[in-house]
Parts: sequence; structure tokens; C-alpha cells
Amino acid sequence: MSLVDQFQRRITYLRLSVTDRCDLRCTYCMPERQTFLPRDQVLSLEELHRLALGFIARGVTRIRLTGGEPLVRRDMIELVRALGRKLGDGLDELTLTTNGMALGRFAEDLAAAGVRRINVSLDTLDRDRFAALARRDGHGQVLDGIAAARAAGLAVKINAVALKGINEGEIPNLLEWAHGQDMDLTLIEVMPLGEVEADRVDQYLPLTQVREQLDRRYALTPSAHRTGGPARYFDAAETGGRIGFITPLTGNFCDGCNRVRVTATGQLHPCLGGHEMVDLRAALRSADPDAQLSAALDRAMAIKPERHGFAIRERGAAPALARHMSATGG
Ligand SMILES: Nc1nc2c(ncn2[C@@H]2O[C@H](COP(=O)(O)OP(=O)(O)OP(=O)(O)O)[C@@H](O)[C@H]2O)c(=O)[nH]1
Ligand SMILES: C[S@@+](CC[C@H](N)C(=O)[O-])C[C@H]1O[C@@H](n2cnc3c(N)ncnc32)[C@H](O)[C@@H]1O
Ligand code: SF4
Ligand code: SF4
Repeated sequence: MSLVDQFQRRITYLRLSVTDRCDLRCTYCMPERQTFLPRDQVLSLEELHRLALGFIARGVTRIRLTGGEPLVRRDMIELVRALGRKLGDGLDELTLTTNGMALGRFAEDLAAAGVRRINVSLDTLDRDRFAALARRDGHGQVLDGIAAARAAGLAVKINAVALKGINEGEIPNLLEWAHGQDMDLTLIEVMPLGEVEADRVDQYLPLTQVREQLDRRYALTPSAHRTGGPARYFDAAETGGRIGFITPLTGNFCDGCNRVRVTATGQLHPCLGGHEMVDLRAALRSADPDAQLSAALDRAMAIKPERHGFAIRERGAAPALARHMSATGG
């Protein structure tokens, strides 16, 4: 039986976090001194696999592996291979969102396992700015990773968080660079998830403002392109490419929500922005895992909220949620 929530939204998309750890420390995502989940609480590869199969049995057709940085988990490629075998047999798409650092090592394996497109997060084309933003000097490695992914035949979409006074002036360059290589670019508004050193008010750049800036340079027309994600796409006449806008703050998209998230410890969060939680690890470790898992998914459908309540207005305000995006699965 398919998964339908109390607002009649069909859930067909799982974002599965395989680790909350990361080899970068992006300033909008986590603090430099982040506390990570104890390893013994993280699901094993077999548990992650069984869990994913439980979702597929309930009508989930798309799975995105994420984190933290999914490619820092050592056995991650084994999970990709195992899930890749479900493609065409219940699963329509297997993909991942990555910071790109380890793509040089894994791109070919990902493609061989059946991954067709990936999203790579890259907020700047400037090496020093990257080092300041990600607090690690990884810019060249990410660019090499993107090149390796494309050489392996993977379609790459670039995700960039729009940040006030940081990459704000660079967005047209990012767009020209991505479109020049046939890659879509999606811009994201920063969300108040978890404590970071900076104040969210200083980071937040409304995409309505970016749009005005872009409209002065490009003729953007609405595109019919849909990925099943929250981005709304536009075609840029001048570059022939596509730009997406993910606007949790200035344009809510929760009406069309089709997803849930599971953390590396098996906690299902029906909403990225909500406190609701269902413990799938307990179900997986019960005497009748498949039945308990299915019952847990029904409980999740009953408590999935209508929408998030994000706001970034007051300086010094607490985050909407203490949970970082890297723990929930961004
Ligand atoms: N508020 C909110 N933001 C989301 C949600 N899904 C994705 N995002 C944001 O969009 C960013 C980019 O998501 P991606 O990993 O590229 O996934 P996507 O946009 O669904 O992917 P596509 O399938 O390529 O469209 C995430 O890191 C989040 O910041 C969601 O359900 N709610
Ligand atoms: C949490 S990361 C996980 C996957 C991988 N490490 C990466 O960076 O692509 C997924 C996405 O979330 C975005 N992100 C992280 N924290 C965010 C926040 N507070 N608001 C908006 N987007 C955020 C990142 O830019 C990235 O595109
Ligand atoms: S956004 Fe991704 S790469 Fe950056 S710190 Fe968060 S999890 Fe790591
Ligand atoms: S914020 Fe929650 S309800 Fe809105 S799209 Fe994201 S997961 Fe769905």
C-alpha cells in the first residue's frame, strides 16, 4: 500500500542519510567543532539496505543518498551497488547529493551501479572564498571531482546556497560556468537549522533579490522541467541553460511535498523542518522487522506536518530546529 500523508500527499521519495560526518565544515551548515553521532548508533550497511527495501515495498520509487557527506562512509559504495540492483524493479532513480570531494575516487563506481545524475554542492568558484566558506582548502579537489563525474557519464547539477555578501556577487559567474558545461544550477535559501557560529540574519539572502539581479542580465522564462524536488526552474535565453530556485523562506513549496528523510541512526523525520520523529531502528531490530517497519511508516504518515515554520528575521534568534541539516540529511 502506498504512503499517503494526512494532507493527501503521496510519498514516493526517500532521502537517506548514510552518515552525519563530513570532510568539510561549511559555515552555514555546521560549526567547526561539530559533535557527530557515536558510530555504534549508526545503522549497518545491511540495516540501511533492508530499510530502503521497506520503503520500496511501500511505493517509494526514488532514493537519494545524502548526509553529512555520503562519500565519506567507507562502505557507501556497497549500498549503492545493492540498491542499484533494484533499479527497474521498484526503484526508478538512485542518486546522491555530495560535496564532490571524493568523486574522483567514486564516480565510475557510481555510474556502474546505475546512478545517472548527481547533485554537487559548490557555492563559489573562488578558491580562497571556498576555503573560508568550507573551512577546508578543497576547491581544486571538488572541480576535479565534478570533471570525473562528467567523464564517467553522470549528469551533474550544481547546488549553491545563496549567501549575503559572500557569494552574492558571484552568482552570474556561477551560472555562466555551470551552463557553459551543460550543468543546471540550483540556488538555495539558507535555512535556520542548527546552531552555527554566524547569525542567520547575516547569511540569509532572499532569492527574490537574486532573481531581480539576474533578471537585469538574463531573460529567464519558466521551464516545464520538474525533477520531483522543490526547485522551480527557468530557462536562461542567453546561456541556453536552466536555473532552479529553492525558496523555503520566500516561496513555500510544502504543498507538493513528496518526501521523507531518514538519518544514519534510522530516525525518520517526516519533515526537514519539524520535530516529528519515528524510530525505524527499533523496528529494524525487532522480532518482525518488515512488519514493524511498515507499521512505523504508517505512523510517520499520520504525523507528517503540513509545512515548516522557518523564519529568519530577528538577530540572535534560536534556530527553528536544533538539528543540523547534516544530521537530518540535506
Ligand atoms: N525545506 C526543504 N528544503 C529542501 C527539501 N528538499 C530539498 N531541499 C533543499 O534543497 C537542497 C537541494 O536538494 P537536492 O539534494 O539537490 O535535491 P532536490 O532539489 O530534491 O533534487 P532534484 O531531484 O535534483 O530536484 C537541499 O539540500 C535542501 O536545502 C525539502 O523537502 N524541504
Ligand atoms: C547537508 S548537505 C549533504 C550532502 C553533501 N555533504 C553536500 O554538501 O552536498 C546537502 C545540501 O544542504 C545544503 N545545506 C546545508 N546546510 C544548509 C542550511 N542551513 N540551509 C540551506 N541549505 C543547507 C548544502 O549546501 C548542500 O547543498
Ligand atoms: S553542506 Fe555538505 S559539505 Fe558542507 S559541511 Fe554540510 S554536509 Fe558537509
Ligand atoms: S519543509 Fe517539510 S513539508 Fe516542506 S517540503 Fe520540506 S519536508 Fe516537505
